[in-house]
Amino acid sequence: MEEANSSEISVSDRKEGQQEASLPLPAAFLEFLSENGLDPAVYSMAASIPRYIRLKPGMESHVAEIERELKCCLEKVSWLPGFYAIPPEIQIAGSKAYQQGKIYGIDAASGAAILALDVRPGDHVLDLCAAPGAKLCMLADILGNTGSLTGVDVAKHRLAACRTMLQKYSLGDRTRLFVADGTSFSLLPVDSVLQRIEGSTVLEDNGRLVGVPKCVVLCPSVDDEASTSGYDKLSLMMKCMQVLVDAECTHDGSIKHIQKFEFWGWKTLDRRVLDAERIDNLFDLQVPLSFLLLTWWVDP
Ligand SMILES: C[S@@+](CC[C@H](N)C(=O)[O-])C[C@H]1O[C@@H](n2cnc3c(N)ncnc32)[C@H](O)[C@@H]1O
Repeated sequence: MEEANSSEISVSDRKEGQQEASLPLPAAFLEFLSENGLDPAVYSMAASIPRYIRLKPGMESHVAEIERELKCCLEKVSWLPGFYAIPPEIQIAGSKAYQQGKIYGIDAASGAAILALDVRPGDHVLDLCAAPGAKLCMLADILGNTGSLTGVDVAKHRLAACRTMLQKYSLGDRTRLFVADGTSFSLLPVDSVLQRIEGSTVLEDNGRLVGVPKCVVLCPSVDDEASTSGYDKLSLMMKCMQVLVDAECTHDGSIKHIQKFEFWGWKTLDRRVLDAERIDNLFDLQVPLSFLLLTWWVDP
């Protein structure tokens, strides 16, 4: 039988496919998939999509022990250091390996984003939209005791979860967290602040500031300084300044996210994913953040 071109499948055909897939996708969503040439059958592939964990650096010798505890094989992801695929049904939250901070759950796609940033020890990294913090933890691990890491999120309660996560993985001391709007965040990296302070200021090995008044560390950058010592200037990219922006996305193309509506209730999908006002709001959120980045890249 000839394979049907997915963009030619009608909504009613898709409803048949959907019955096969046993997922009651709402009509509006099926229509959206149809308009974009997407096959609804992908949403019934939960059983074949692995989940991923990242091993905290230094825990490599514990792989066999973690496999015994989780009762599954950890399949190394060859292109993503420290990442392992596990079967999707495996729950890690109750395991000692998770509770003791040896592993954490993080999508391979998130790991790929960090890999693409090409962060090196000594870099000054700004993570805008940082909570709940999986990428922030990975960044902190890569930086170790070098450079600096600053996490920013507009949601206080989410940033609190971020703090807890950093502490769990013993990374809390080395990361500054700010509840702030990323579109107007302008604080300098810690090193830049220190360069401005004469006298006996000391930066401890673990990156904590000693002898520096809070008002100095938290002071906003002024124009002159920002052009020579921010995270954000093109010239300083060569001096290893990195910025990650991870604003909320629409989720309309995410298989795993859409599958969660099996539990949340398919009726809420309209409101949570397809609602036009929500999409507009996301657009309004993403544009200023992207614009801010663009300004940073092009400003000499
Ligand atoms: C997709 S989540 C980020 C996931 C995170 N990077 C991680 O790896 O765990 C998006 C985050 O953006 C935050 N956010 C939304 N608008 C923001 C803004 N204007 N400034 C800073 N953070 C914002 C939200 O509170 C939310 O925590």
